[in-house]
Amino acid sequence: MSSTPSIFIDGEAGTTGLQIRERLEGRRDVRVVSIDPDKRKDADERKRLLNSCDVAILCLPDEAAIEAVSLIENPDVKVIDASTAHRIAEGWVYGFAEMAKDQAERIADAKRVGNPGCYPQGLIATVRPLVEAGLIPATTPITLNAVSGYSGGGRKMIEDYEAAADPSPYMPYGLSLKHKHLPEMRAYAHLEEDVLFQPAVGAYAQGMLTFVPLQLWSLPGTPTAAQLHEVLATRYAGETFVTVAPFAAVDKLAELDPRGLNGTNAMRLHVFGNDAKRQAILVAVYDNLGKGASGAAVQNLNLMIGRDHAAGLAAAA
Ligand SMILES: NC(=O)C1=CN([C@@H]2O[C@H](COP(=O)(O)OP(=O)(O)OC[C@H]3O[C@@H](n4cnc5c(N)ncnc54)[C@H](OP(=O)(O)O)[C@@H]3O)[C@@H](O)[C@H]2O)C=CC1
Ligand SMILES: CC(=O)N[C@@H](CCC(=O)OP(=O)(O)O)C(=O)O
Repeated sequence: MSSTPSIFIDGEAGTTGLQIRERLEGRRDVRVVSIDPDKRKDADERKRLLNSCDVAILCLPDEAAIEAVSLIENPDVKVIDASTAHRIAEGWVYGFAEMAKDQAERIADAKRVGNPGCYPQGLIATVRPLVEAGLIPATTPITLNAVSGYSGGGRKMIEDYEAAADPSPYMPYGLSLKHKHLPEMRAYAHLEEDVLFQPAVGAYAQGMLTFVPLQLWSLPGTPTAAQLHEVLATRYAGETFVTVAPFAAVDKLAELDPRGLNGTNAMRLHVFGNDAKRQAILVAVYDNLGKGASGAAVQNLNLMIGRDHAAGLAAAA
């Protein structure tokens, strides 16, 4: 790899691609190679660029991402795929650097990285450490409720929302309970069964909240909310991007605005609970286009080209 690696963003004109481009602007340690806009869906031109860059970042629908990978013949090209296509695929490393203590190293050594889905990161960040610590058995039925800004649906959804005179302020979806993020949630949160996942789109552009409610009385040993918090705070101590808010017994919190970390690569976790009722809620706040997509892709790129993982990324609002 050259000292100034060349980066080709296939799908650069889309929502995720544009945001990656923005984050790389002004960086002198990488060179972004762009496709002629008239040829952005021309397979021959894409193949040429995919095989001549150091790192290809795929910001495409799943089928186009699978096609892009099949066009790559140069064994030296590294790939980050922002689509759902390769997140649990053999030979691919999951691009959530804080997921495990050695994950950043695994990403740095990988040729193929599956960038995580936006929703799964909140679930994995909160549940996985608790499963690993033995506070949540892998067999626990887990529910995830979440809200995303409409940019999560890509160019088409952005256009639809921005054209609508009076869009629904809160639009639940995924009601057939087979969202495409279920496999990666189950695999990387170490759960034995699929999460019951109920997402919603809000009538705002960007930002995300995820909620995992827990009936603590149903868990072995009945852990307290404070114990869950302690595990998460210890697990993420020292991390640049994933932080854990102090444990607070509050009824509502202004910080729980889904847009609160927009423009950053940060994710903030909260634990709320009621000891008398033996219940808790795990919450994650982050930017669906930041840590949820483009920020994570740039963090992974940094690792794969041997830079500091935080280069060009904002840690907090
Ligand atoms: N938005 C988000 O919050 C997140 C998105 N992702 C994933 O990232 C990927 C990109 O999503 P997003 O940026 O939102 O989507 P967009 O629809 O905004 O962008 C996709 C881009 O890919 C282009 N494209 C489609 N087919 C081809 C092709 N065959 N060859 C070249 N270019 C093509 C599209 O062009 P055109 O519009 O003309 O069809 C568009 O510019 C998806 O897999 C998505 O699931 C991941 C995490 C979060
Ligand atoms: C609001 C909205 O529609 N969000 C998208 C997920 C966005 C995302 O994370 O995308 P990928 O997993 O495809 O990469 C959805 O629910 O399908």
